[in-house]
Amino acid sequence: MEFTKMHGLGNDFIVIYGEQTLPDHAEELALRWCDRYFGIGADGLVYILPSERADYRMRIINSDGSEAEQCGNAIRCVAKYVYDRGYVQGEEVTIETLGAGVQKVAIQSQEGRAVTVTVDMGQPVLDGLRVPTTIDSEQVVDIPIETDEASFRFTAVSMGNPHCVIYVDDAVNFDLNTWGPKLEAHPLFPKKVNVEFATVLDRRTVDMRVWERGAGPTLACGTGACATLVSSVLNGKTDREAEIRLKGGSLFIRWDEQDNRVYMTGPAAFVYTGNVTV
Ligand SMILES: N[C@@H](CCC[C@H](N)C(=O)O)C(=O)O
Repeated sequence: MEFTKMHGLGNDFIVIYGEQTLPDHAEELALRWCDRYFGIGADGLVYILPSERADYRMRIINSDGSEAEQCGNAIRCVAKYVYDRGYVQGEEVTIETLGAGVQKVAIQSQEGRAVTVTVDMGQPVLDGLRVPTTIDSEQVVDIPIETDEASFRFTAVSMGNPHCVIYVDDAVNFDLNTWGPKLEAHPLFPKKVNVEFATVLDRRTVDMRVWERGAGPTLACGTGACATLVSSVLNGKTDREAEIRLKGGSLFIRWDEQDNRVYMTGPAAFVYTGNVTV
């Protein structure tokens, strides 16, 4: 089976193109191939599939074998894949996702290669039960969350997948490995949650580190950056447009006041193509 290794700001994926549907044993393939010692190594396994509603359909399986509804970094990789290989005409691509419907993607290119990609990530979901959390409220903003050893305050946002944003003094040096797993599996989140730790530097710049549901600490999370911007606006900490600085680099996020949609701009890159046994 041919695969292509790609990444968005170091959030890395094994990309498969040419299949008609997601294989039944995709969970087992993700566990095996994403393993960094016994496999290829990646945060997730991404299938680019045919779609009846869009140019392509994306399915993403986390490195622990669970399927995610959406992935911001992977959608930029998918757009670059189909654009650079000439599988779409023009600089606009539509990609169907499991959790966020059909998303429109605009490509900024040089010499026929996508350099940056802007994705219309849709409208954030703020209703507590729909994120989902166990809290029945129109918004879940700055709410206490307790673990055995510590308490934090969080804001819940779904970008098609669930996020919990927590403000800390120093996100860059935050102890992700201790608190990430406890919060990911906290009983407030029936489908588990992606956890973002953020420090606001000024109204247009935020440092953020992420513990991803099903993948652990990753170098970047596109949906997490979008959720962080939305949360920062709801908490009165930033303007509606900001640079979200992740370990692997920056994403530029805008939450449009008119259409209530979130727009994400950032790069995507090829690493190599190889063959793997199925
Ligand atoms: N890295 C992603 C999100 C991938 C899915 C996530 N781990 C989940 O389970 O929801 C991104 O860039 O958005």
